[in-house]
Amino acid sequence: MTSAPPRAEALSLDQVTKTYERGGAAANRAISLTFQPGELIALIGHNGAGKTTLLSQIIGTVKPTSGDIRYGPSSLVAAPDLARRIASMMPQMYAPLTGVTPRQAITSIARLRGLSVADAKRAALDLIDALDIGEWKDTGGEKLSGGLRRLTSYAMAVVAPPPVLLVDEPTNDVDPVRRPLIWRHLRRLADDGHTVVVVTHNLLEVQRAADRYVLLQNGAVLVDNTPRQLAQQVRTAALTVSVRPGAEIPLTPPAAAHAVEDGQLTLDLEPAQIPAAIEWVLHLVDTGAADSYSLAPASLETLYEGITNGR
Ligand SMILES: Nc1ncnc2c1ncn2[C@@H]1O[C@H](COP(=O)(O)OP(=O)(O)OP(=O)(O)O)[C@@H](O)[C@H]1O
Repeated sequence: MTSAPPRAEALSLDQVTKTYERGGAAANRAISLTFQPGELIALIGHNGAGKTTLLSQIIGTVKPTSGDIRYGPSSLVAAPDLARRIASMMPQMYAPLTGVTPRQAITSIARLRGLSVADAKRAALDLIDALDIGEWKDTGGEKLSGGLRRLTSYAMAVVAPPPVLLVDEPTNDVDPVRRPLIWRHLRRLADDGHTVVVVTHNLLEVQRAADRYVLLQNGAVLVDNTPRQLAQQVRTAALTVSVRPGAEIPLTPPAAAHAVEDGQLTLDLEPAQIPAAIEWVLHLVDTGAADSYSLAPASLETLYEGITNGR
């Protein structure tokens, strides 16, 4: 099986709707999006928003109830075999690795995608290096940790990569050192001209690495924008203060929004309010009203709530 690799084309979704037979409400509602070769797109949304359903329809394991998915001029809904050739998907569940090592599993997939024995072995080792999992390359799959299984599943999805890569929560369970390795690798795939769609819940990673993000809510597209737009909304900071039980707060805080929870006072600050807030909190510490404080960028989860709850 050494046919020429399929050429890169735009992937367009036109009014894609999916209602599962026993599911009741639609899991995807009239989704229209176009993904271009070279784009790294983050697909985000709460649990049950319809992200996996969307990827499954692109790869052809779930058939849309209505609408079409095209790769260039060809309908993937009409030709699911084409979908399997042009796309690969890293599922949310671990790949079954019982009885095989990461190196064997990755090499076998590379062979199935048409590489020669030598090229498949090389491609597998290159990925093992890129993900820094060489220490476990010959360890039986059943002995691997969750994070290592996830990394191996990722490598299986992207070895000898077809034009479209659909990756469902690749950094879940993965340690903080290797998470950026995955994102760096995804970036390289996009820069090489692949269309890369990544489901993630980590907005910081989206901000750092993606070209574009699509936020799904209740199966529909709520936002389709650049991470720059996300960044504009997280310039605010959060000042968290541990207030002594029963202490009087001597001065009015410089920001209106605050909440007390278990002795913790939280102020959401605009950048211009930060100097006054620091002066205020130092006064609280000096007078013994507060034990400690921390200033940090506002949580992206808060932003996430803000985007989705306001609509
Ligand atoms: N095979 C199925 N049969 C019936 N309903 C399903 C099926 N798969 C998903 N659903 C429902 O479709 C909706 C969307 O699910 P989906 O898994 O696509 O969401 P998701 O955004 O990927 O969620 P998560 O972040 O939890 O993985 C949910 O209400 C889910 O319960």
